[in-house]
This record gives sequence, structure tokens and C-alpha cells, in this order.
Amino acid sequence: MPESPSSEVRKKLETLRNRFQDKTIGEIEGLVASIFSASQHQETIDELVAAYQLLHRLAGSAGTLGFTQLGEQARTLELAIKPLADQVTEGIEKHHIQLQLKELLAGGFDKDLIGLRSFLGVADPVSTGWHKPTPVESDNQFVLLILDPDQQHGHLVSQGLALYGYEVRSLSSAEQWTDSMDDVDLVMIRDTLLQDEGASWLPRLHKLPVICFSEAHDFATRYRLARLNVDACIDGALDIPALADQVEQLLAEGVATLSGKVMIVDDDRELLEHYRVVLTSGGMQVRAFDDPSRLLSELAEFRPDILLMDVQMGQYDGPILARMLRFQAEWLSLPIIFFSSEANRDLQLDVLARGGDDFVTKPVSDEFLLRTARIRCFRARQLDKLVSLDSLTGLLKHALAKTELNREHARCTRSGHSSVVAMLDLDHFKQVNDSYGHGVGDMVIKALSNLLRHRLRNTDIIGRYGGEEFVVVLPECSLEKAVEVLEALNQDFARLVFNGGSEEFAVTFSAGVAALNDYETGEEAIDAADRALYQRKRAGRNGVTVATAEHS
Ligand SMILES: Nc1nc2c(ncn2[C@@H]2O[C@H](COP(=O)(O)OP(=O)(O)OP(=O)(O)O)[C@@H](O)[C@H]2O)c(=O)[nH]1
Repeated sequence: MPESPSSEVRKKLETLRNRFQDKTIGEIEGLVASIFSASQHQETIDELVAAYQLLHRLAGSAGTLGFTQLGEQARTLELAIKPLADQVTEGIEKHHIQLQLKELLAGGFDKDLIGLRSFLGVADPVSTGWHKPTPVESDNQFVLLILDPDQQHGHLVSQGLALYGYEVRSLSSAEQWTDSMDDVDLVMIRDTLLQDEGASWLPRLHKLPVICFSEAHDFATRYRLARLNVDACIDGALDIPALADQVEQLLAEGVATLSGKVMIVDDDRELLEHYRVVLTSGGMQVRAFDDPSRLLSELAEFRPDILLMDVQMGQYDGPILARMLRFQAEWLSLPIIFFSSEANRDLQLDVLARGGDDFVTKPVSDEFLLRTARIRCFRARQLDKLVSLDSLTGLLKHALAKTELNREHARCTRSGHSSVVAMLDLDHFKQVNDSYGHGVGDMVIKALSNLLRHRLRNTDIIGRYGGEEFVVVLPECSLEKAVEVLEALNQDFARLVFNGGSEEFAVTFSAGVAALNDYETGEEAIDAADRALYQRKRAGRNGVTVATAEHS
């Protein structure tokens, strides 16, 4: 039988533990020998510094690798020996330090030191409860589940959302929701189904984004729904574009948190490997290395969302590296999070003041590591989007869309494949704004962008070119195929019903299409698509017109 992903992760974590155990046995033996030797021979008193450093490292790493008791005991010993190690560094007279060491050992430190090794036999159980298998990336095909006793409402919601390219399943009772439906990405549920808080299926909601159909607006009901993990409430009145927008937002958050890119630098190889296993199995892309001098080249190549770094790595100091990174404008906003065994808040603040963004105190649990990394990646991506994506639609802004278009133009002329550019413009949009208000007009713009995002491929480029004008680039696509896709979109968009307050209405769009390869530059192709779009407008709107190529 093939192994489950969780048991594979468990095996990897266990292997790392065993490696850590083997290595640490020898290290503890050396530690005990050097401390006793320092108590006997003044000339080896300097070894107290290395002994302190080892205890400090163990205090941070042992817990993370599953030896909590060893970590705690190492922390106690570390704190006891620190004043002596500090005196060695300050050059205090060796005889004086030796006397204090003898006193320390006689006071019970000797037994604790010898007993340290026994804690290597006390490991925490390996838990992979945090691990969820990485979802397989489908081509924008999300599965939505509707749980609604009002079957007619469920059916209309299904039909409406299917237009956006979602796979929608509809059940009239939650009991029909079986374990076999574990590919669901989002649930929409009628509030009456959430009345039985002891229902056996309820825990499934905790793992998914949840939208509740509810007409209740009172505080107590809303609070109860929020406590049951509901993310959004929509009234039962059917407003498919508004619902699709909510679905889109919740799904986008989930995808962003799953797919972050994390770079980790730590000179402790077992820890580094442990972090890598945890984050990779949590669905993140990870680049981990133990040599800080590779930092700049690895950053330039991998371009992470966040950087996790140890504070002290051999000859390199993490906060100094952070400050060095900030010399380059491109890394100014890169979130840098430090791992540290340092519990002293003043020292932590000092590190933050020197270019770090946050602190994670070692030992760090696997779940905490994964959640911190996910949240940080999500925030970093949100900020990045603010800069490059249009705030209303989440599509590329004008300038970036043009850059991508030119890139595809260069790519298709070089490789010879055919690609297409299309310009889309909403018809009589001024009337929509004038009749129903700017807010409703915005919803129409969002509806078209959501439709485009869901029905086109991940590799297609979609931008908001102007107010109610969009640009779409379809790489590796023939002109005929592009026309077919756009005509289908055109028909489905026209079937969307918008809620204009007192009345419902529909909107259409016009499109002009041009083959990128037929033009010398991306700019010329887009002008041709634009001319075709205006031919379409003159010919009565609501349809797709192909540009006549001038350089075929
Ligand atoms: N609600 C909303 N309206 C916008 C936005 N950007 C542009 N518009 C409006 O879109 C309308 C575009 O109107 P026109 O260029 O006259 O074109 P039209 O009414 O769509 O007519 P045709 O394109 O000829 O079919 C204007 O009323 C703009 O104010 C936006 O972000 N939100």
C-alpha cells in the first residue's frame, strides 16, 4: 500500500531526530569533559565559552527537534554557566573563575550536567497533526459545495456560479456531505443547518472557507456564525455577481497562504533540514542553506516572499546581514524574521531596530513555524499586489499588463507559436452608472474580471487597461480558438443578472482580437485589437471582432 503523505513526513522527521540524537550524544560527552577539565586545569578555562555556546544552541534546537526536556534542561545549565563564560570573555582572572566553577559543580551542577544525556532518551511523540497534503494545483477549477434545504435556491446559485467556471455541487442536507467529498474548496451553507452545534460534519467546516446564507442581522446570530467559523454572510436574495466576488476573495486568500516562498538560513544543519521538511510538507516552496555568504545570490535567484534567519551563524551575525540586505532597494521590503534562543526582549528589540521584522523564539513548534510562515507570506504577497494589481479587480494594472504583453510578443516571435491579444470594453457602461450608481457599476466591472480570471487559463494575462476596458493576452493560442473562447465568455457574461436595487439588469461587452505574431511590436498588436473593438462598437456592440492583419 502506498504511504500516506503524513506518514512520509513523520518518517523524515524521525530520521532527523535520530541524526540529532547521534550527534548530540558526542557533543554532550565533550561538554561534560571540557567543563570538568576547566574545573581542574586553569589553562582550559577558556573552553567555558564554547560550553556555554553549545548549551545555548541545544536550548534552542532540542525542543524544535522534539526533545523538549533536553532543551529546558540545557536552558537551565546555560543560564547557570553564562556569568562564568562572560567573565572569560571579559578577561577576568582565571583562578577566580575556576573557584566559582568548582562551587557551581559542588552545588549540584555536576549531577545535572552528567544527567543531561539521559534527556536524549525522552523524545516527544512525533506529531504531524499540522500536516495537510498539498493540494494539487488545478487549472483554476475550484470545487464549491452548496448545502441548502431550499433546493431551488441551491440550484440557481449552482447555475450562476457555474458560469464563472467553478465546479459546483449542491446538497439539500448536510448529512449527505460524506468524507468522499474531500476535494471541496469552499462551502456555502444555509444558516438553519448550523443550528445543531453537535452535528458530526461540523468539524469539516473548520478547514474550509465558509459562506453562510442568512437573513438574520442580529448581533447574537452573527456572533454565533462567526464562532462556527463562518467567513462571510450573504443574504438569501440572489445576487450572483456579489456572491461570486465573495467566493473569489476567500479562495484567493487560501491559495496565497498555501503557495508562499520561504528562504531559510541557519548554520545548524539538523534544524535547517527540519524546517525544510515542515514547510515543504505544508505546501510552501523552500530554499534552505547553511552558508550565509550565499545569501545575495540565492535571494536574487529564488526571490522569496519572506526570509527566516538565525541570529548567530558562526562568524556571521544575522542582524548585520539584515542591515546589509537593506542596502539594496529590491530587498528593502523583504520581511526578515529571526529565529533566536534569546528570550531577552531588550536584545530582541535591538535586533529589530537593526533591520529585522519579527522574532520567533526557539524552540519553535512545527505548527507555529508553518502558520507564522504562511501568514507572513500572505501579508507579503498582499503588499506586493497593492503595488502591481488593480485594487478593484485584482487584475494587472495597465503598465504591468503592457509589460507582460510585450514579453509575450517577444516570446511568440522568437519561438514561432501563435498568441493572441484582445481588448474588451463594457457596452453602454455610462448608462449603468447613471441608472444604478457607481457602486453597482463597480460590481459589474468586478463580475467581468472574476469571470475572465476563472474561465481563462492560469497562464493567460489579464489586465484592467482603463476604467471599463480590459486587455487579455492568450499565449500559445490560435486566433480561431481565442475567438471561440471570447464568444463563449461574451454569451455567458450577458446571462449574468445584476441587482440594481429596484430592478434587475444585464450588461454585455464588445471585444476586438488580434494575432500578436502578425505585428512588429506588442504596441501595434494592441492598437489593432483596439481598432477591431471600435469596429465592433460601431457594428452594434455585444460580440467579438477580429482585426484584419496588416503585416500577414
Ligand atoms: N463604476 C465605475 N465606472 C467607471 C469606472 N471607470 C470608468 N467608469 C465609467 O465608465 C463609463 C464609460 O463610458 P463611455 O466611455 O462613455 O462608454 P460607454 O457608456 O460604455 O459606451 P460604449 O463604450 O460606447 O458602449 C464612464 O461613465 C466612466 O465614468 C469605474 O472604476 N467604476
